[in-house]
Amino acid sequence: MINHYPPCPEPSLTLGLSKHRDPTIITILLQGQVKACKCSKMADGSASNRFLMRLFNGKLMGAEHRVVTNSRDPRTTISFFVYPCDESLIGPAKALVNASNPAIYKAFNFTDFVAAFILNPDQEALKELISAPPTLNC
Ligand SMILES: O=C(O)CCC(=O)C(=O)O
Ligand SMILES: [Fe+2]
Repeated sequence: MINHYPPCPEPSLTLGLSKHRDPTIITILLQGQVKACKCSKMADGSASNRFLMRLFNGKLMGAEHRVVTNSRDPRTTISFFVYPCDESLIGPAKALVNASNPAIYKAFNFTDFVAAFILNPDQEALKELISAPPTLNC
């Protein structure tokens, strides 16, 4: 994805991008000389947060970040988003699950994740994915 942020006359009133977590496994950001992508402390759960939380069985979450503007320099960035393939099973990594650290999330495939959390958030599907008891066989 390519983002372009023109200079902004009132940076205190406008964000380039509001705070979010990327729904990816990894994001590689090419941002040149104008650094404006700011990470904040971990906060509430969002869809993308839940995605990484599942992979890491609650031990790691995606960094929340936002993009600030400035009044002088235009900024263009390129984000490379790394996603799993559609049929990937998204659930706690086997290496992180054992008798004292049981899986705390149910596994589901990436297509279901995209449908429930991103494309067309369906409250029932969301509830099922979020609150289902762990059933992953590792
Ligand atoms: O443009 C940036 O600095 C960050 C972009 C970003 O966070 C995103 O595309 O998810
Ligand atoms: Fe982002």
